[in-house]
Amino acid sequence: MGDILITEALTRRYGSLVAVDRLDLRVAPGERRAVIGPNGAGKTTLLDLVAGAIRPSRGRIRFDGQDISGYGPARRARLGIGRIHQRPAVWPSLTTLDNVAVAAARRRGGVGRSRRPAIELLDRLGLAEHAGVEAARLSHGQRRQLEIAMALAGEPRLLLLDEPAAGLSAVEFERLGAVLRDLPEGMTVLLVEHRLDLVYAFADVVTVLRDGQYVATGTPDEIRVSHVVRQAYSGAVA
Ligand SMILES: Nc1ncnc2c1ncn2[C@@H]1O[C@H](COP(=O)(O)OP(=O)(O)OP(=O)(O)O)[C@@H](O)[C@H]1O
Repeated sequence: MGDILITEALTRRYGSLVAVDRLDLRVAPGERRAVIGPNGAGKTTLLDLVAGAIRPSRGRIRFDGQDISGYGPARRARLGIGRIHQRPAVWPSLTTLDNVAVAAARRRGGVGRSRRPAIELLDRLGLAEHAGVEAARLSHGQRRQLEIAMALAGEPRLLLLDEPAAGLSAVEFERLGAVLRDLPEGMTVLLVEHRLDLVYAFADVVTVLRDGQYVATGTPDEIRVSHVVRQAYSGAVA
């Protein structure tokens, strides 16, 4: 089977700053790929490019054999690209349950379906007891869990996770680990995360970026001991 996500010389500039610089990535279907690197490495910009939130300055993105470089975010979502943001994006005036139900309905193209899948998702994310609470009243960690539930309700083929562990309590962090472990096998995941314990436990393959540039790709064991990666983090220039 071909790679589900391919970036070719993917580049995004902000004025003279090159946030993502000629990046070639290939991600296999069902792969759990983490992208790590120091602050400003271009990780969020990469996810924004794949989700269609921003356009590349140069280069291409292929998803499941299609060149999606010119597609907007809604069209990419319909193709099966789901995401969670660095700052959780939920509808604050809807209840927790309605947030998930609406996300599921968007994917299926209609409301009025059974709410059971939404309730099951909330249960998995530890939010069942907050189902009737307005999302605005949830804690930061709970909103983050809710956004994950919303993304999963869309049954994405490619799930983009931007720092899902940021701001979670220890209990929420444990639960997140379990949720990630239990994701459907066929779901491809691109995880940006600073918590390297989570990255190494979760990822099949880890890619390291620095200053927008590709540094290395390898298994967690390879990356953990890599000299090049240590240099990238320490700020030393190879
Ligand atoms: N809208 C923007 N306008 C100008 N510069 C931007 C913009 N978005 C990102 N950048 C710059 O692009 C570079 C990459 O940013 P990005 O947020 O992708 O890094 P990151 O690896 O996700 O960092 P962090 O780990 O801190 O979240 C940074 O130097 C950042 O300041």
